[in-house]
Amino acid sequence: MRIGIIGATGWLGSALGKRLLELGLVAAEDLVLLNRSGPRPDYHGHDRVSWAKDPSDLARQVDVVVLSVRPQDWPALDLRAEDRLVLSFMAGVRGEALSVCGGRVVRVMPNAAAEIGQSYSPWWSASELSGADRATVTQVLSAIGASDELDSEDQIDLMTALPGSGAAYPALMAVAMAGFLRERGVAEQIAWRSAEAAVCGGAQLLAGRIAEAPAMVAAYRDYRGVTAAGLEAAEEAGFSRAILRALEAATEAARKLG
Ligand SMILES: NC(=O)C1=CN([C@@H]2O[C@H](COP(=O)(O)OP(=O)(O)OC[C@H]3O[C@@H](n4cnc5c(N)ncnc54)[C@H](O)[C@@H]3O)[C@@H](O)[C@H]2O)C=CC1
Ligand SMILES: O=C(O)[C@@H]1CCC=N1
Repeated sequence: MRIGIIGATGWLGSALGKRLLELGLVAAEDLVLLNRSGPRPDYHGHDRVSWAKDPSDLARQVDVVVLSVRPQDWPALDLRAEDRLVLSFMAGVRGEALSVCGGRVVRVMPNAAAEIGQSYSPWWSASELSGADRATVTQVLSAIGASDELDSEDQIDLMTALPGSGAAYPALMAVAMAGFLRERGVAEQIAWRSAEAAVCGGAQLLAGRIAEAPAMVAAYRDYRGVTAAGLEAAEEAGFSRAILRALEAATEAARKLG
């Protein structure tokens, strides 16, 4: 299978290219790239990848086109990809708009954990796909983590808010937590290590059993210790409401892009 990435040196395009090569899901000779700044002598340690002249030149050379440019760059992108499977990572750009490229279009919503192979990348097919196409989508996305097919395009806007936001909200929480300790005289490094223990260590404790999160919250509440006091104050201050509001605003922003 030959794969092409448009936006190959951007945040997500680069992560996908790196992981495809690292895992051997594509040989360097079968990877065709396009960016705005032009060919590079080295792409994640490989010099035998190909660089296309333009989007349609890329599409001509591959079976699967991954579109990883910003939504605002889509209108000027002249992509003709008849008979190709086209995976768009773009937030907001609808399947109907994408279909002008002539390919079999799939909208995918990965996240920044792609670079460590931990993206969850739900996708929705805007075109009729064969079983082989579906297997190809799953195989390509396996380079950056796990994936699931969605029932409707509307859900892509929800997925753009979550999980598309990736590390954004955990990072926001870490900043607030470390700030709390720093402002109270705790050394910088200790403050960050403490935030990491809560955000990353806590997340690892829940990994693979996230549906047990309500039980975890209940366990701390029922303990009736200091964390219970903290949880109560957080809810009084609107913690869960703030998260819901953030996800609503992000979903709305994704809808408005379309
Ligand atoms: N960064 C993230 O966490 C997520 C991003 N996305 C979506 O993925 C897409 C890519 O996002 P990022 O990688 O973050 O953006 P980015 O800005 O890091 O990368 C986009 C790349 O596309 C290149 N580009 C723009 N126009 C081009 C053209 N005509 N030909 C070739 N290259 C071109 C840019 O130079 C840039 O390097 C966006 O549409 C975004 O909505 C989706 C989920 C998460
Ligand atoms: O913030 C953004 O627009 C990109 C798309 C979804 C997540 N990150």
